[in-house]
Amino acid sequence: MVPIERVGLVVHSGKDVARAAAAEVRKWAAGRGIPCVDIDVWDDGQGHRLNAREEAERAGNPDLIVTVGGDGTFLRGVRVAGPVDALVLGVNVGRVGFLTEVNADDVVRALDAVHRGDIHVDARMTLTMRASHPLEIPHGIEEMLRYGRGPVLPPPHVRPGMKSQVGWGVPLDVLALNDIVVEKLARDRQASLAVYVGGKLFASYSADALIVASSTGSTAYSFAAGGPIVSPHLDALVFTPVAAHMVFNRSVVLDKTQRIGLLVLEHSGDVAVSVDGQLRGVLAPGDWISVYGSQRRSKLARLSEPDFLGRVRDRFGLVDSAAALADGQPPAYAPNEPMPPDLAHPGPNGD
Ligand SMILES: NC(=O)c1ccc[n+]([C@@H]2O[C@H](COP(=O)([O-])OP(=O)(O)OC[C@H]3O[C@@H](n4cnc5c(N)ncnc54)[C@H](O)[C@@H]3O)[C@@H](O)[C@H]2O)c1
Ligand SMILES: Nc1ncnc2c1ncn2[C@@H]1O[C@H](COP(=O)(O)OP(=O)(O)OP(=O)(O)O)[C@@H](O)[C@H]1O
Repeated sequence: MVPIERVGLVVHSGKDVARAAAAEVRKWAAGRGIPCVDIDVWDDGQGHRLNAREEAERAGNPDLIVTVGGDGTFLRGVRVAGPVDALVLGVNVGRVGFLTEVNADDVVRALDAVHRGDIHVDARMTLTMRASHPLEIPHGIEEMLRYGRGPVLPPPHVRPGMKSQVGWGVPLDVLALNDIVVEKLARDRQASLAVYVGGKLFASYSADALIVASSTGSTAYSFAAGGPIVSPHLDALVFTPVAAHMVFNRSVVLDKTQRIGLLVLEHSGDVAVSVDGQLRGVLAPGDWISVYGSQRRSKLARLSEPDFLGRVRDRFGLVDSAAALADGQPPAYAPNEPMPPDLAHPGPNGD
């Protein structure tokens, strides 16, 4: 791995502790003659937000994005890193920090490790989408949906160099690490959608929302809606309905090659489309999107081999069964010998 040549910094500037950790990052970069550019994804100084490609270009196409904040800040960094294939290091000063890697007091050690190339690159599958037409956000809607957050992102551009193909949909410049969600816009108008897998009708839903998550996103909104926890070693699409008004309300886990089409039915209310929690468009009856596994991966910098289920246990405060604990603390399971050949698989072995 080559040393870092340019750092882009995405900071949750509403937090003192984040500003202090960001100052450490700038100092570290200055000490090594590495340009470090702040990326304020909330504002371009002219009152509107840029798309990810423009933001990356404005920052001089960094090869490392450091985020200082929580998971929301991390997702904002991942979005900017996507078009330039940059590595993303998440410094956690957030509430959960499921996706982030290091704490603020460890930032210098982490940057040194990244610069030396002494890290694991956790290459996560991402999602992208096509749509029946370029997405739009009708005037006035964004105010209603802002919930006190920064300004709304512009609708996604059509992917550069690609034709708008009507049958397969318009290819949109979207990268989602967690999820693409369609949800009802008005409290009293459910979202009614037909769901297609690989072009074939699977079922029609009337629900508050439908989530298409990656395995990374399986622990986010999909999890809150009752979906399964899926190992990020798997390249999967997880379809989870939210409050579906029907008997069948389970999640469906699909392979990355199985695209999921969502068509808004005639009597549905309008629905919002969010990408990693950010509103990116509004669909009306007759409109459709299709969500599929992207060929692009997000590159997450890890200081040690990721321990996904350990993280689930810690961050979700998993509590053991009281009855089981009455038998005492279970022993650690860590054989000293190398793995026997009949248990090993080619390539990296999962935890
Ligand atoms: N009911 C819900 O849980 C709900 C509702 C809307 C959106 N979301 C999620 O929020 C994500 C955006 O995150 P945000 O921080 O900007 O919004 P947010 O602040 O509303 O985050 C929701 C929570 O999800 C956590 N989170 C985010 N990604 C995660 C992941 N991959 N695994 C485990 N936890 C994760 C965050 O730390 C936060 O606690 C969306 O991608 C969506 O999945 C969750
Ligand atoms: N750079 C910023 N400047 C000002 N306010 C911000 C910034 N980033 C986030 N906020 C505000 O902080 C709140 C929490 O944002 P968000 O959920 O994205 O943070 P986060 O990085 O996930 O951290 P946390 O885990 O604490 O939520 C939101 O109301 C958002 O508007």
